Amino acid sequence: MEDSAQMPDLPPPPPLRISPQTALFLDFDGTLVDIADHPDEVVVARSLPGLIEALSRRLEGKLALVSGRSLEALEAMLGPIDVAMAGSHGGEFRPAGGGEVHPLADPLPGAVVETLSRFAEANGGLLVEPKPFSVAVHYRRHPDAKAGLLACAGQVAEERGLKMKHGKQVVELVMPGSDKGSAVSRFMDLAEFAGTSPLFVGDDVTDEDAFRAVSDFGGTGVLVGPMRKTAASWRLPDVVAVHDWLSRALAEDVPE
Ligand SMILES: O=P(O)(O)OC[C@H]1O[C@H](O[C@H]2O[C@H](CO)[C@@H](O)[C@H](O)[C@H]2O)[C@H](O)[C@@H](O)[C@@H]1O
Repeated sequence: MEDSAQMPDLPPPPPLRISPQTALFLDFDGTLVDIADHPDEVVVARSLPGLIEALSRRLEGKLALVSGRSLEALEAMLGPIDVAMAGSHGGEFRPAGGGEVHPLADPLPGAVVETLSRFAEANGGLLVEPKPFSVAVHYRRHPDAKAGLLACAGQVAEERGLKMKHGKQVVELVMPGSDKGSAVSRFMDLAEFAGTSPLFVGDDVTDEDAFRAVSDFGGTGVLVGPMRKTAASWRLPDVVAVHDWLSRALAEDVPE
């Protein structure tokens, strides 16, 4: 991995402008909520669901959450908010306006979860998080299991033709074709997103597919967290800075 100390830093993004050309894609963990030890322990700021909904309204629906979590988990965290969302790393997709959930991939075979669960159990009880179109195995509480987990998941991925993603202390297997870049492209096909210049805000390496996708549509990525090799062009240091940047857009955009 490249040494981030050698890398020139990225500037902060300019103020977010609410305009007919703005589309906004937001990652969840590490971007809108701080990373916690366990996926169920993240603290959702009381103001967050309202902030997301207000921005979506001002952007006339041109806002989507694009997460590695399942849509069900996102809704459990945020409550019943009416915004577009893609979950399971782009395996499932739901437009705003009470739209139905559309699968963008085939469901993950149950045998994959079983194999990884056996590994998890034999290695101190790693947390296994099955989702409709992917499965995550967390080693945050068992860092010594990382190498074995990567080997086991890599073998299953090869045998089954799955994609392996290595996020923050987590190894995930996803159905082929589902990544955050395809989720962004799927949203950009919708009439309300057409002709916009999309922004994607995310922290993890799994967000890099989305940074590349928005740039293909003439947009830009905002990396959240410390500097690293990235396809994003701007950087915000942390979750608090993301909330400030988003809130300022609402405060400065006073509808006539
Ligand atoms: O795409 P995201 O919305 O950023 O989701 C990525 C994964 O986030 C969750 O795991 C991560 O956050 C947990 C809570 O802070 C943390 O304990 C874990 O170590 C992180 O990897 C989620 O559990 C996964 O399903 C998502 O894919």
